[in-house]
Amino acid sequence: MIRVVATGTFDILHPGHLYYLEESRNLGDELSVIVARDANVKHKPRPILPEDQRLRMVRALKPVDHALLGDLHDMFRPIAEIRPEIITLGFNQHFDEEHLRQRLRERGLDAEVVRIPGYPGSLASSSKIIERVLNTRAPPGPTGSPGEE
Ligand SMILES: Cc1cc2nc3c(=O)[nH]c(=O)nc-3n(C[C@H](O)[C@H](O)[C@H](O)COP(=O)(O)O)c2cc1C
Ligand SMILES: Nc1ncnc2c1ncn2[C@@H]1O[C@H](COP(=O)(O)OP(=O)(O)OP(=O)(O)O)[C@@H](O)[C@H]1O
Repeated sequence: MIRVVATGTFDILHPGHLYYLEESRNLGDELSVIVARDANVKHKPRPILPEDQRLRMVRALKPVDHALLGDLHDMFRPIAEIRPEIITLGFNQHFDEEHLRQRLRERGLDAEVVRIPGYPGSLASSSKIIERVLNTRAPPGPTGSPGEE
């Protein structure tokens, strides 16, 4: 039984998320997804959707066997509980693979770290979807064009 763990914010779901989770699931027999806590998303603007809503949507996706909110303080605590054989990183996750492997080893966890490639498409990105909403649905500016000052 090969347990796989995938992680991420999953703010506004799109086909890139689905591809990452499908490819992660294909590497083993059981996929657990750790959804980032609102308070821990500091490397980009805070998510639009609250963590409970992000969790429910991820849990409903076909490739996902288990979904859980991450720990607030220790990212290795859920990993120590799940004990996965494989941890996948998405193409744009800001972790260095070798550094992550080393930190896992220091905690007595010997999971393999596998990077999943990107899925193409200009709207396969939560921030690009938000940008598009702002550009196309923002209240008209004084000139009448959407989003103009
Ligand atoms: C191995 C691993 C474990 C993680 N565990 C947690 C956790 O317990 N709690 C949490 O809030 N975020 C955790 N994260 C971080 C997020 O799930 C997410 O990867 C990070 O916020 C960057 O994600 P993004 O690319 O979706 O923005 C973990 C990430 C990795 C790689
Ligand atoms: N287009 C994509 N192709 C493959 N994997 C993706 C794609 N978009 C996101 N992922 C992966 O899905 C997981 C969750 O991603 P995240 O919630 O950060 O979405 P995002 O669209 O990359 O967000 P943002 O645009 O705000 O950076 C991460 O592992 C990420 O690498």
